Amino acid sequence: MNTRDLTLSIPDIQSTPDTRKIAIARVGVKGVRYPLVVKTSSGTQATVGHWNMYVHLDETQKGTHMSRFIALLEELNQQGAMDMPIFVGLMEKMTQLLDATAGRIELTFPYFINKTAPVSGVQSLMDYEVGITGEIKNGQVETTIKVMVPVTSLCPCSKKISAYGAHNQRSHINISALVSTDISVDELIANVEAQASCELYGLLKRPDEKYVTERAYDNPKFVEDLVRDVAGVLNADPRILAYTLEAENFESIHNHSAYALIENDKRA
Ligand SMILES: Nc1nc2c(ncn2[C@@H]2O[C@H](COP(=O)(O)OP(=O)(O)OP(=O)(O)O)[C@@H](O)[C@H]2O)c(=O)[nH]1
Repeated sequence: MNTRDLTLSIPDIQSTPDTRKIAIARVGVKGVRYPLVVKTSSGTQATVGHWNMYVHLDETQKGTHMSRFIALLEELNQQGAMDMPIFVGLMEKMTQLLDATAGRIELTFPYFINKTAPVSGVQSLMDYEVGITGEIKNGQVETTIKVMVPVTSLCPCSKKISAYGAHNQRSHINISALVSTDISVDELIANVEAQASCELYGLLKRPDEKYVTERAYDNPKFVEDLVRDVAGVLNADPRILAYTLEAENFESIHNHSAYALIENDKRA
């Protein structure tokens, strides 16, 4: 007996009508981890995707077809490396396969960039958290790219008032950018790092450690400076239609963070 014969002999409760006349905004699967290969500027990268996949459910239908979301991920996995056009295609396939007028996919994954230490030139990988969120309605897709970039920030006030030294810390810069076209994640991350007191590296030798310490000292930034300087770059990029930008400095002199947010919808 094949799979089709097997399922035909079992009642399909999901497909039965619902009489409550209440549509569901989003229904689907949440927190699915699935192997993922993404296209990068230099080739491909194997990672693990964390997926939330939802569709709108019409008021007349009792249940959605949960198994089909996972079938889509399996198909994607067989297809090879994913890029933005393939992600957009996945959104379209999802709404077709689930017979829905609208849907949403939230994907996040760890992403690694090969970095070169500033003085010694040693190579190492740095990990970032990257995400793509897609919204589809009546065949129109909107995509948002998300990155979390860890950097160093050094306090300008501390530098000014202290006879020596200045407090500095790791900061997280989060960007969620609605884009009109594909943007390289590597480019977005590099643009953020260029605005920090100093960028981070997986591996540093002593000459590199001296360099990053002095680089941060020569380039102090408040949390306000971080978001304003990154916002300047995002404002100037016509591929970015709207964004939310946050910086959180895990202060080394407090047991709390300094935080700042800028939102800009250029379409408004
Ligand atoms: N809709 C729905 N399905 C659920 C839920 N919880 C678990 N499931 C399971 O989802 C599976 C069925 O998915 P379907 O896609 O409808 O499976 P199917 O009917 O064999 O496949 P199709 O013929 O493609 O629709 C079953 O194992 C359900 O029990 C829920 O809350 N809602």
